[in-house]
Amino acid sequence: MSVQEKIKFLKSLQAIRERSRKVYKKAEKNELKHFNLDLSKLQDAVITVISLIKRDYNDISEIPPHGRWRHFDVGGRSRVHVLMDQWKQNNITTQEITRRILDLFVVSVLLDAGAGNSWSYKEPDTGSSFNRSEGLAIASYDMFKAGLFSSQSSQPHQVDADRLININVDDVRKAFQVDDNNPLEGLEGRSKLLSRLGQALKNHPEFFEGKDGLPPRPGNLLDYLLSHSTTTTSQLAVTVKIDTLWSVVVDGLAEIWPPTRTSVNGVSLGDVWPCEVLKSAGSTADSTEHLVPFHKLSQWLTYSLIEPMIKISNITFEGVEHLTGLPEYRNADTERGLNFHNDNVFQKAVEVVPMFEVDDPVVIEWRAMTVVILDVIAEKVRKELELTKEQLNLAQIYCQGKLLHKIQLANLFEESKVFVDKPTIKPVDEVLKAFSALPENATKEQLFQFVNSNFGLEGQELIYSPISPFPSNPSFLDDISSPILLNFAKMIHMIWNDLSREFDENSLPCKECESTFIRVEKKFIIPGGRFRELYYQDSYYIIEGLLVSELFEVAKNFIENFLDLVERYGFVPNGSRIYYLNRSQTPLLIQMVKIYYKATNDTSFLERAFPTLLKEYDYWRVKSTVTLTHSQSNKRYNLNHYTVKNSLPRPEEYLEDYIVVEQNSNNFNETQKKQLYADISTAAESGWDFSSRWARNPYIPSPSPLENNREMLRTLNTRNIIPVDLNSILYMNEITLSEFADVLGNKYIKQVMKSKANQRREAIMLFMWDEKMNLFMDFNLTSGTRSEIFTLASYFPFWAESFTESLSTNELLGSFSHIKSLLEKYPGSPPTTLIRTGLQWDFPNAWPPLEYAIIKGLINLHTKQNQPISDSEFMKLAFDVSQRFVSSAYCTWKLSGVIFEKFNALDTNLPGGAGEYTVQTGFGWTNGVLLWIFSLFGDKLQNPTCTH
Ligand SMILES: OC[C@H]1O[C@H](O[C@H]2O[C@H](CO)[C@@H](O)[C@H](O)[C@H]2O)[C@H](O)[C@@H](O)[C@@H]1O
Repeated sequence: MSVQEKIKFLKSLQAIRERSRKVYKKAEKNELKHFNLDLSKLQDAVITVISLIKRDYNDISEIPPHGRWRHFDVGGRSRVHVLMDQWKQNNITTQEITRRILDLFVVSVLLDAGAGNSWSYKEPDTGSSFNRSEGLAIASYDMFKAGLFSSQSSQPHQVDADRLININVDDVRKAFQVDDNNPLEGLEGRSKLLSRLGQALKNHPEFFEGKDGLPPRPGNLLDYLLSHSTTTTSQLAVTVKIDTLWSVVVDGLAEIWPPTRTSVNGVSLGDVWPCEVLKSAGSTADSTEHLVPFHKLSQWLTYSLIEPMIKISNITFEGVEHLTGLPEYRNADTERGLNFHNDNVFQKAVEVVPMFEVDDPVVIEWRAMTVVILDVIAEKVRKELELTKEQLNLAQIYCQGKLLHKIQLANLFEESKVFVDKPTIKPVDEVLKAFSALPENATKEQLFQFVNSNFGLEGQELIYSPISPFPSNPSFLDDISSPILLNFAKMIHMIWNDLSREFDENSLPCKECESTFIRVEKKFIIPGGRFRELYYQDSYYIIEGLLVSELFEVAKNFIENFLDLVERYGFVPNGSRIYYLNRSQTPLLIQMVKIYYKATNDTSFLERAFPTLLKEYDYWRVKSTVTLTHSQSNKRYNLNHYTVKNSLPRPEEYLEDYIVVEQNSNNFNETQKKQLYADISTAAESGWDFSSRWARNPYIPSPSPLENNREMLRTLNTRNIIPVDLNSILYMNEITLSEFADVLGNKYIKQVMKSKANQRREAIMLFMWDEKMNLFMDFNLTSGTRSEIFTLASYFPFWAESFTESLSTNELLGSFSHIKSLLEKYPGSPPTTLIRTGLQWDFPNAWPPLEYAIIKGLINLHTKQNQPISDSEFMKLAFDVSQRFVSSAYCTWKLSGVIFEKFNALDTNLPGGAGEYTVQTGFGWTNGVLLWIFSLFGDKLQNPTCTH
């Protein structure tokens, strides 16, 4: 290669990746001077990125491009659009608008060097102050708007060479509001840079020349690109090669940069640095093989220029993928599990960052590794997010789009879930073709016919899977003294067989036939009825029962399925159907492993599960953390809320959601509709779908006691509630992870989790304990106060333990006095709330998991108090709640022959009701909680007393 060719290569985009990869190759062989490569946390980084994407965007295509534009939008003002609208009104052509925006972006990017900590800019139009990059952006925007970069009084909105050359330090000082109290780092440097830009524009007429004798402008690069020989124009688009733009940036603006230390043959190369480990044995003084180019600022500028050309002039850029992630070492986030490390360097970096000069060999290796690691992460993220064509087709049928919309609005079946649980009986492509052949205004009959000829039976892809061996006489039965209850308990124990399922490969008539079921490898237990797949929160209570039934292997396989889901998706979906993939549910996986481990002492299972549990923990941390500042101490605390990104009806309740959101007299605008869809799905994520607990107005009456209360649903505010049960469970998860880490000898995680638990405990006490009510309450972000509605969620902190130390016995008894009164007032189990709304997680419904939480909390208090069983008020109450629950389950079963999912507090003979679907039978969590109660109180439980 000639010297000229070497220089050309080192200035090229292609060289950045190529050389950085060479450094990475050395790292893979552990041959770097300053770092070791450790990829053990790579997957964590990938999951963190995916969680952030899912948290902030509905779709990957919504992620805005990297570039300067975002800085101009700070404070929610679209400043670029303000200018463009003004120009459009004055009939300025699209090309000229693009030139002007390019002018602005070029100067603004160049002025964006570190401003220091003391400087800020007060925007005259809004009175808001901004610092750092945003402040510099707004200051340069105002300069541009005021015509300070233009030499033409007739056209102030431009940047031209004649004016730039004459800009002096006072111009910049004034425009940037700099004075002794508001010092800006590098003030003089900035004004010189602008002058050098003016000179560069003049030196390169090939890129920037103005027409008709007008001075050169940065924006004229648009004309250069459009007329370049490599640019192609079709009817649809103008396509510019990225290398063409790159040469404008790198060659056209070369002289604006101060000469760098790295030069070849007297040519200064810019952001290019020597890296010792790339030197070969035979290297000579003029070798260039060890030079690593980064060109960070040029890439930042290029990213920034592409965006307006795409958006305003509809230009397509070919080869954008050759640009890299920006090689700054701060892009390698050490806390999230950076993949290469050197403890000494990190110590140095954390304590004294400025000790590293930009040419420090540590920084050069670090930046090169950053370029490649970002690529590695990006590829993995893309793979995990990328939907195959088949998946996209499947989503079109079952998750969103015209087909789903038409079928669900036609109301063909008794409820929306039936359709989305029907597998196709033809290849998915054919189903879509058959649908497009239907007339636009297809009748209900035609749609029904279409479904019948293309889809099978709901749940057809799953089969019964009997459990073998099945213990016929688990030991808990020995302790049950009431003969009636003994028979009842035996019957419940046997139901596990009826609820056991697996995926059947051969259930569908063709290889390309598909269903919404997310395949899991092992057997699983379903709740029952319409819930024919795995459900996240239900499974915890089911596992409690399986363990009592001594079905340890079944419990283990069941948990393995959940671990696999976390491996695959980074989280546990609400249920194992693709339409549940946009949300999770109450995070009880860590507790499932805890009770399994407690029952079996299976340490090797714990070892296998532990990293996956950390991943799941991290999913919640990243996705749903909210930081609250305590008004008195000004201290900041992290708590969590449920939150789902969604702007469409839930496929399994499509018609219901559609009616709530679209068919009402509220005249919701598009944004309000989207918000409501998100709050609806968020309520489903909470497991309390639906409840007055999440409503802005919890007292809207239902049209009839059994009807879904749509008016109340229209006031959902779910994402703004910090739920006390969720935070109690996360607290338990932190404690449990710390205990697991202890068992596995991981001191670091043991400590980290302990301290996270401590801070959450403090936050729950501060924000949720209500002295007046003597209860832990949800915290409402909208009002900034605790919720005032009584719900059984208040008892989860007692399940989570450890709050006892902060509360007096009187306070604890005060909390549970509410439960005592409910038992006195109603014949059945304590109801979910005291408001009758027509929603299923409200009065008078009594749900098994909530009764479990009360009993568990009381037993914990009893154990902590260390009293003999007969003396404990808490234990007595735990027994009473247990007896009530057993009575309701028994009495309803006696009358109907089935086990229900929820019960009626007003009548032990009645199941629960209301809500958007009819009460279901089976039922997983009822059986689980019943068996668990039998194992605790079998010898004391009395024959049930039924209401009539
Ligand atoms: O189809 C409506 C909703 O059904 C599920 O929620 C209800 O059943 C679950 C399974 O027993 C239970 O975990 C949840 O607490 C119930 O409210 C489902 O989880 C929802 O996502 C779904 O939209």
